[in-house]
Amino acid sequence: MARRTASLLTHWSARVFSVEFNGAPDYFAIQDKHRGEPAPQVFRKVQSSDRCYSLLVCSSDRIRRAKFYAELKDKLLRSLPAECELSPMSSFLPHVKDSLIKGYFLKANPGDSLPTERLLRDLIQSESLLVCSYLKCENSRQWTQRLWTHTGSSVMSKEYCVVPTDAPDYHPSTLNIINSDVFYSFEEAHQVLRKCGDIIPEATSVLELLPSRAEARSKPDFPVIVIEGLDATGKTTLTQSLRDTLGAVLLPSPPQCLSPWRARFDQEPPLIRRAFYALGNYITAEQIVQEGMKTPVIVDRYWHSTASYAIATAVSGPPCNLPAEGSEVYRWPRDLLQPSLVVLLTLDPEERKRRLRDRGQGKTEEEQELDHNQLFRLKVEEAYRRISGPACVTVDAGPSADQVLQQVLILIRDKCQL
Ligand SMILES: Nc1ncnc2c1ncn2[C@@H]1O[C@H](COP(=O)(O)OP(=O)(O)O)[C@@H](O)[C@H]1O
Ligand SMILES: Nc1ccn([C@H]2C[C@H](O)[C@@H](COP(=O)(O)OP(=O)(O)O)O2)c(=O)n1
Repeated sequence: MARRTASLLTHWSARVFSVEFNGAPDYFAIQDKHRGEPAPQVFRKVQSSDRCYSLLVCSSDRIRRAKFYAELKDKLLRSLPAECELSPMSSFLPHVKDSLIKGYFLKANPGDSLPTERLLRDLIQSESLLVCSYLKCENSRQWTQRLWTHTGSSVMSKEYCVVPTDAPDYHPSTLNIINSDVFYSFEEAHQVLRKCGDIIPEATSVLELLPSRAEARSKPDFPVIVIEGLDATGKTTLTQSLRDTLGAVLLPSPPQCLSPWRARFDQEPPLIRRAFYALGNYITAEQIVQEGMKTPVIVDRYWHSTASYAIATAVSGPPCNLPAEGSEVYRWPRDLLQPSLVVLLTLDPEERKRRLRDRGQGKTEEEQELDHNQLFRLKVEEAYRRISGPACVTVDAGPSADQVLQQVLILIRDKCQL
């Protein structure tokens, strides 16, 4: 049995389970005996004749786990009877970092339970998957949880009662951010790409482009100014004007040399995709040191973008689910060159949409989601504001391009003595 599955089962009754319907989570726990508690909310919403199942992805290899979790949804949507309902689910130990295990909760009509169970028996052959079924007890409103064995043909003798439990102090999706979504050193991100070289050949090409050591040997003599903000807030316009006005060098991020691989890594699950972007910053840092010995350097996106987009994607629901201000999640990587100033451009959402429309370019899926998903946009902006070491200085990008430029030039003169 895989190491992670074994450790999950050791702590089985200490675990909390969370099922999300329309972004709102409902929490339940399991216990040996029925003590008269009502059924958790999630089960009160289903018909007593319906069959419910949970599928938790628990391989001990995090690359395989990330890939399998991403593939599982497609597989389920393709193969399940159309009436089956699929909701995101997770299980975690409250307050225990890295204890989050993700999966799906299925609800099937009684008529669909045969094909559903046939599919689950096939899937359970993968040692990465833990399957439970939920049944309503006869003559009571109580539901029980049964864990399937790996053969899928029988169930483990132990049967648990499911009971409601309080929402945890910290949203469960925050438990696994460190080193799964955000990487705080070159080595951590590098390790992910090294390990996926056999399944993603492009990872090897990316590794060849990386600097041999992360720690910048020297600090640039000239100021380094990073411009951050959501798409269409005016970063390109401002960074080009700053370059021309200050006689600076402009560096895009991710760096140009990663362009051939970007679309490939954008298709990958967050673990791999975010490691790719994290490593891009170390290439940019090396370029900053080289150029910053000769002239001021302007950088279009850098660490704030990497961390904020990753955190906002990892944390489901509204911005209040984000890790609290001051959390270690918002710290700067210890080995990444720090800029002299980070400016965050903010824009009224309607004006931002207008600029996006006027520009009329194709957008990445993530940027389209920003458009449709206001919560995601709010989370990205809030995460930007919470990152420290250096923190960003917010500038309203609503006025004319020249006014924004003048305001940022004043900031640069104040903070960087330029
Ligand atoms: N201050 C501004 N006022 C009005 N329009 C602007 C301003 N800055 C940029 N724009 C326009 O908004 C659009 C998005 O700007 P851009 O610099 O490409 O943003 P980003 O690089 O952040 O995606 C472009 O069409 C640009 O000409
Ligand atoms: N240093 C960087 C730069 C971009 N990213 C990621 C964050 C988002 O997923 C995308 C946004 O980049 P995109 O090219 O769409 O942004 P612009 O159009 O340049 O505003 O890239 C990053 O993680 N780290």
